[in-house]
Amino acid sequence: MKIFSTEQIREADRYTITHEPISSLDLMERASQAFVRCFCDQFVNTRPVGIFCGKGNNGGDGLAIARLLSERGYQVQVFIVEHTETGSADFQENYERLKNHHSPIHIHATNDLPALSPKTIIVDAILGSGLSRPAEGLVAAVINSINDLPNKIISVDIASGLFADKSNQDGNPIIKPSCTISFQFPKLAFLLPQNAEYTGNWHIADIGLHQDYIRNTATPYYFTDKAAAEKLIIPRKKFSHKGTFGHALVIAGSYGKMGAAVLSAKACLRSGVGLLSMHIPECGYEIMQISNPEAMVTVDNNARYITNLPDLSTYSAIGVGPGLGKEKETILMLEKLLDTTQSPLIIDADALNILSENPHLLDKLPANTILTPHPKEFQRLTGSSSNEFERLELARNFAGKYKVVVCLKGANTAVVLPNRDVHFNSTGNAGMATGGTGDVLTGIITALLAQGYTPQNAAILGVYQHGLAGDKAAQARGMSALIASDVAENLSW
Ligand SMILES: NC(=O)C1=CN([C@@H]2O[C@H](COP(=O)(O)OP(=O)(O)OC[C@H]3O[C@@H](n4cnc5c(N)ncnc54)[C@H](O)[C@@H]3O)[C@@H](O)[C@H]2O)[C@@H](O)CC1
Ligand SMILES: [K+]
Repeated sequence: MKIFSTEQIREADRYTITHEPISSLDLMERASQAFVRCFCDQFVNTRPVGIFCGKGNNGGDGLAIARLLSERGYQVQVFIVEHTETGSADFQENYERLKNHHSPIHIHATNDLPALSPKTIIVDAILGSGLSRPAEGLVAAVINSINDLPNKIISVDIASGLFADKSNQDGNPIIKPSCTISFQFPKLAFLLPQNAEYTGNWHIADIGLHQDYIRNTATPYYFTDKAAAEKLIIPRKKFSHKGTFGHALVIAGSYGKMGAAVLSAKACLRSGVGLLSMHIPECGYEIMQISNPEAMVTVDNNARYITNLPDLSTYSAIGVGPGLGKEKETILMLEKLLDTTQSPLIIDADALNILSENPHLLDKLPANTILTPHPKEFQRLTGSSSNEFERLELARNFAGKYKVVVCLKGANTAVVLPNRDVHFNSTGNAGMATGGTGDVLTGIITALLAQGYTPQNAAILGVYQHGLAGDKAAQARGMSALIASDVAENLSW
């Protein structure tokens, strides 16, 4: 699914109005109907609803929603936040339509705010994507008062006060909804963890914006939902043999960190690879053979950490990093790997830390190499950033400069491609913030590379399936009980 900027969404509205054609007012009605369908799926009509409207089109939606919910038997109260003299044309029209059945309360100061029963569901339609400056004055006061209430809040399109495409400053007044019902597309802001409390669970309501505009308009931002991920899967053909699915090599482990290698191996084997060889230090030989009998093992000369490479000529993909440590000889091994490999490559964990401590190695990264840093590893690679929009830009510049794929791990992991496009992931949960899940991801992506997936698709699909397995594991055990082995065990293709 594409993610558009506020300006592009405005353009999509205009295009739909002209080419469907449909009046702006009818489009607002359709959007409000879509919101109401989603709302009614979640809340029965015995709950009172308080709708706070601004005077732009977001407020216009709020007025239409008030009318539609009333028609469905909800007890609705409407509050109009008087932040400006005149409302937008569609606001005014919906005000006229509502006025015969309702007497909205006009809020000129916080004193005008009524007491609401805690059962009342608040619908936030004060400001939408037309936000042009941080909320201040009356709007800020109303937002802060609403946030102080214990009531459930549902935002229309986007939380009032939240910028869709850029970072808010600390202390900006922004509604904290438990849920956002957003029109047609997710907003970029929803995908960045810094905005979690200003987004809540979000749902997309399809309002039928014109498909030609959606198809033909370029954006660097995408959301990998189920449909997008499933399209990437290459079906296994009936007459295949293990040679069809490649031979992966994972270089991992050191004394005390063999678990990382074990987890990568398990995930790689569970992701469809034909053959897997693990290159590990001697101390891990029995651990690996016993824990993953399906894997072959090549043992390094060194007992405790990896110092050299096996013959690389037979492998269709290579993963390096989990549990590797940063010994001097290990650094030389990584340099040799970068100098000689002809196979698609994924670099993780300690191998990333080696890169940040030896930046001359960055210029040796083969094109399309996949890097999977978590935020701290990424910061060590590129330096710090003051917010997540800035960090995303750093990742885009890094991926573009070195022609690599960067998987910036976290909630909604961002897969940044060499052309600077970003694919945000839709799966995964907070239970996965536990040691070893990154090693599992490395195993999955190595397996996909070995099977011939392009690095872009291997990264996007690998990240998706990793999150999906984590979601299945969390469903079975709950998030707190989840460990990395559960993610590997819950992979299913
Ligand atoms: N035809 C359309 O354009 C559609 C628009 N829709 C709704 O329209 C919304 C966008 O509407 P608008 O563009 O009218 O914008 P908003 O309703 O977000 O904002 C209204 C006005 O508030 C002013 N404003 C901006 N920042 C402010 C601040 N910090 N404090 C006080 N006032 C501020 C702006 O001048 C703007 O004109 C969307 O979020 C969505 O809810 C939907 O009805 C779908 C169709
Ligand atoms: K809103």
